[in-house]
Amino acid sequence: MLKESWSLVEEHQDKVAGYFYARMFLSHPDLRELFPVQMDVQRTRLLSAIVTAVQTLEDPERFDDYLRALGRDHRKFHVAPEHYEVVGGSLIEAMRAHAGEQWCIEYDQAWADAYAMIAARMLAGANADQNPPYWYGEVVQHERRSQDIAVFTVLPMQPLEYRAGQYLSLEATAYQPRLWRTYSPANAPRRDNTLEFHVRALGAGWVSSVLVRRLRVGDMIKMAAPMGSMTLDRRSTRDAVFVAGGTGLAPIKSLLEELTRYNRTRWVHVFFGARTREDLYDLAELNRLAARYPWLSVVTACSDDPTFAGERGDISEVVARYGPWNEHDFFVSGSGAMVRATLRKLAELQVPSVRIKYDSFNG
Ligand SMILES: NC(=O)C1=CN([C@@H]2O[C@H](COP(=O)(O)OP(=O)(O)OC[C@H]3O[C@@H](n4cnc5c(N)ncnc54)[C@H](O)[C@@H]3O)[C@@H](O)[C@H]2O)C=CC1
Repeated sequence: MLKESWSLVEEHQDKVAGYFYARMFLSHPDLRELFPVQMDVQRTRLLSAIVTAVQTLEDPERFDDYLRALGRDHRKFHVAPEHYEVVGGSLIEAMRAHAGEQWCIEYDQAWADAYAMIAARMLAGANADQNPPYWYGEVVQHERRSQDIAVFTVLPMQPLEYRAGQYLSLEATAYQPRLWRTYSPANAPRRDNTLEFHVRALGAGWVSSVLVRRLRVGDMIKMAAPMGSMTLDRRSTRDAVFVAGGTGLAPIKSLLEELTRYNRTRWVHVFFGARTREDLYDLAELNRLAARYPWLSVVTACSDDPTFAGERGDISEVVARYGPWNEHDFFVSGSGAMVRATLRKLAELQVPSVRIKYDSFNG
């Protein structure tokens, strides 16, 4: 029913989104302050996130951990319990207003029930959270590694606990308040609590562009609750393969750093792909690790650099040239397209999906 009813309005998504926000801000003007000044990118984001969640999380039980973490993460928006209801109500009204005569009362009920289940789990996660809604951190180092890529280090004002391989969202508070984007720390938790981030600027006006081009040492940023399940299972004795595309290397570096602290027995292969040589922004560091740890090997590839001396082609293809891989644990990180291509390739190679971990952001 959820899918059937959504198909009635899908074509007019933009209008539904417009109506949804107008409805929400009219009935609760105070909610406007929780959203970014510029609503253009935001406009379809919240709506499509909720719709995807409601439609794909058919079994919210199964997504309990994820939804709880999402609820914790939403504390950064200053979302209060009563806001959940307003959002759910506005969403259903917006759909009903654009669906035409085929909309029926059963659809209302199906959306209300599914949304209520998700909201309840998010709220439970938020309520159980003892941490602050977000952490302030000071930028203590900022280095441009290429035209578009920066590596910077942040010192949180209070300790921020996370696991290697997880991600969290950042707000460049002084430049773009209330705009949050997710990045993975590129280091395992450290004693001095600092976190390193790898960011590629996508285009003017984007958070990534501010983080690369404007952020300076001494700036304060905000960070929210860590999320994601691409973490190491210390009990696994299998050799591991890490596949990274571009700055998707960040969580892979973090996992590698964790392994350097205890691994003696597992062979670890890193496949690091980028478009051009210049985009292999962290190669020196990877090579340093490979020289120091005999269990580690690194293969690099460029997809758009015909004179590159290493492997050439998409990183998903390059992985397949090596192997066999059917006894390995896999960790895949990069753009949505790169992750999807790699998962397809691994399925062809008959790597069981339970041995593959990934968290893909759209990018
Ligand atoms: N910065 C971070 O903390 C993290 C970033 N990510 C994601 O990683 C991505 C990194 O982007 P960029 O640095 O711009 O890397 P990029 O898009 O330039 O990626 C280059 C690599 O990905 C491969 N690739 C790209 N499209 C592909 C496709 N359709 N099929 C197969 N392989 C493909 C290329 O062959 C190359 O090896 C972003 O989408 C980002 O959201 C993921 C996790 C953490």
